[in-house]
Amino acid sequence: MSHTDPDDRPGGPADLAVQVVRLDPDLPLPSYAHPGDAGADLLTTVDVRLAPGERALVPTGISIALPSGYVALVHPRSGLAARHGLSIVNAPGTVDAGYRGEVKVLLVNLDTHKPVELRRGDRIAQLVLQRVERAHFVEVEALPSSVRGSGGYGSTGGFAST
Ligand SMILES: O=c1ccn([C@H]2C[C@H](O)[C@@H](COP(=O)(O)OP(=O)(O)OP(=O)(O)O)O2)c(=O)[nH]1
Ligand SMILES: [Mg+2]
Repeated sequence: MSHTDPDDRPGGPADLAVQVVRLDPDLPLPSYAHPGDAGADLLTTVDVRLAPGERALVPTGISIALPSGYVALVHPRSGLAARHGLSIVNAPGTVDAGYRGEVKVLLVNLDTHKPVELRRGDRIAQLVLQRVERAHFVEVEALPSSVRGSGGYGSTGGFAST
């Protein structure tokens, strides 16, 4: 496989160094499936069986220290969502830069009929790192006007037929 961007390789200059502790040393670190992927796959350290509609807080076996000014978002994997109805209740989950506990995933089985069976080591979610701004909230009496104004919740229309 050839990569056109030399920066786009694991551990390359495009990657941000993030300290990780493996709480479960028998499982590998999170990793990107391909160069250029935004999400690093997270694994479950335990076997999980979710009945239809059931949810579970699932350990990933890692804790991380993000640089300040970053957040890690826990996103669902689309393949598991499409094939099994597996999603994340609080998607995307927010891992704060100051959090030092174990990263966990609040999985939910949205299928109406079939249970979802996960085995230790399965890739259950993906971690997307982003820079974040923090607000300095400035209270005012009235907001500046805008073209959208307070229109929302379908104010521009819905499907073509509605
Ligand atoms: O999917 C998630 C969401 C959160 N967390 C951890 C990291 C995060 O920094 C912490 C708190 O998350 P959040 O702020 O979303 O939860 P909260 O209900 O507001 O809890 P807290 O009062 O501790 O902030 O829990 C995870 O490991 N996975
Ligand atoms: Mg919170």
